[in-house]
Amino acid sequence: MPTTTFEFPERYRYQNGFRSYLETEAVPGALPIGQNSPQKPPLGLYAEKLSGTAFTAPRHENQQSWLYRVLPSSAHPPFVSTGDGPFESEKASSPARLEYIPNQLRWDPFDHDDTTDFVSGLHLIAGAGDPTLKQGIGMYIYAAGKSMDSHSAFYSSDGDLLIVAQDGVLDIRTELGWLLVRPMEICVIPRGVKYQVHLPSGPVRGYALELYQGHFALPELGPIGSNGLANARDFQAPVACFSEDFGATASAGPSKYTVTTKFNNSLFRTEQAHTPFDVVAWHGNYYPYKYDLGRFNTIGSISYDHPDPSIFTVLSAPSDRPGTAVADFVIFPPRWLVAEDTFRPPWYHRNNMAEFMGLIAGAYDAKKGGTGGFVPGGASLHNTMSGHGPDAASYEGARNAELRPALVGTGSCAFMFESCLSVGVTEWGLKMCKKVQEYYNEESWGGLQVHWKRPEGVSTDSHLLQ
Ligand SMILES: O=C(O)Cc1cc(O)ccc1O
Ligand SMILES: [Fe+2]
Repeated sequence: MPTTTFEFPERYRYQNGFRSYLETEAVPGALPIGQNSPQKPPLGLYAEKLSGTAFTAPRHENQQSWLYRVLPSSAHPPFVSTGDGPFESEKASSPARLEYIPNQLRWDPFDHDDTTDFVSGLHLIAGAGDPTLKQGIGMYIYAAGKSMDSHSAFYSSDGDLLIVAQDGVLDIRTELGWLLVRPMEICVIPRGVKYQVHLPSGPVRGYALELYQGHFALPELGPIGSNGLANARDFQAPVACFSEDFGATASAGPSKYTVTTKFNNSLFRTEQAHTPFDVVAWHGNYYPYKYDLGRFNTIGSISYDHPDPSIFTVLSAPSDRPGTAVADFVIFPPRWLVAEDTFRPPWYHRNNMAEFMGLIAGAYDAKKGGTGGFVPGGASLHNTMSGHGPDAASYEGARNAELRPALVGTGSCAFMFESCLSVGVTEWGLKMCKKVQEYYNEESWGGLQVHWKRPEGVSTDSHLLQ
């Protein structure tokens, strides 16, 4: 059976909306009308339900989609452990393999790698929790120089993957359609959705956050009102797009397609005769989506003081405690600073939450100095209660700056994965990547000046006299 791929010129058309109920047909009439699972679905397709939540999850949380495909996903031989997966030595579920340390960490830009594709180029750098308990997160760096094989597909059984493109373009074919993700764009591939990553512009590098529990949501807007930050209509979902290659029956024919899944941070593989990209139509609210960070409606202080960075939250994954995220995705895009009598960069602080940061482009206003500095493609981690803030050069600059309205961060964008969980670092993150900056603390804060001036008449031991 020759492979027939239906190339839809409109494959990069998108449907708009965050967690909206959407429907799309690559062939008119492929969706059943008025029901989900007719005795014989239209066009001889199989109906397959993809659940993103428990069947009985409350209506406002419930996420699922119905896929109408040539053959169901179940039609494949058993999975076999690959044993050689990039996660084998980096199991987030094995506490022994994550080192929990209070040290502030900063990494030089991670190396590009021409030999890997998106999956083999994914490195778990830090994490917390356990995917089998559906609790916690994994933080990744990816670097790839090759497109995934056109006869391969990958899905994560462990969680939803938020991908932050830093360098290079990802052209992602998912079961539900295509997403083109460029630097300054992000996408989310939900748990279970099969995909294949192509690199139309050459090597890529970026960051990713895997969410073992729940799903990303838009943050509450509270007194901001009904619009602002990331607006729901700017999230883009694919339109249906499929290939036709299925052997004579589900099992007959040579096994041409490889499907790999990450299950408990180990890789398992199966081979099947039919393409996994055979979904002709789908409807539901469980789907991959992309978002252009340039569309973020940034809000800040127009009077005084530096607000909490929660005002820059793009997406938030709630824990069971209200207002406490297992992961917030926060950005620091170009914006005007106008606050009067204010130290404008981030204050010095110690946070209950752990902060992993990356830089997509440009420079970050709290970090000017250091041998390597905080550079695009690099990262930092300030774990629970680890003190951090501007380096000495940034502090002196901002302390002495004339406070005119100022546009900061032109052409730049830093981001933060912020978690209520303390984060452990993998062996790859601490050693194998060889990017940890040895002198981060000293270079950032070693040169802080003492500005304290004891008022005249106050003796050094006056506190003892009171
Ligand atoms: O530490 C950081 O650089 C991130 C950050 C930025 C900010 O504006 C306020 C708090 C915060 O943690
Ligand atoms: Fe911070």
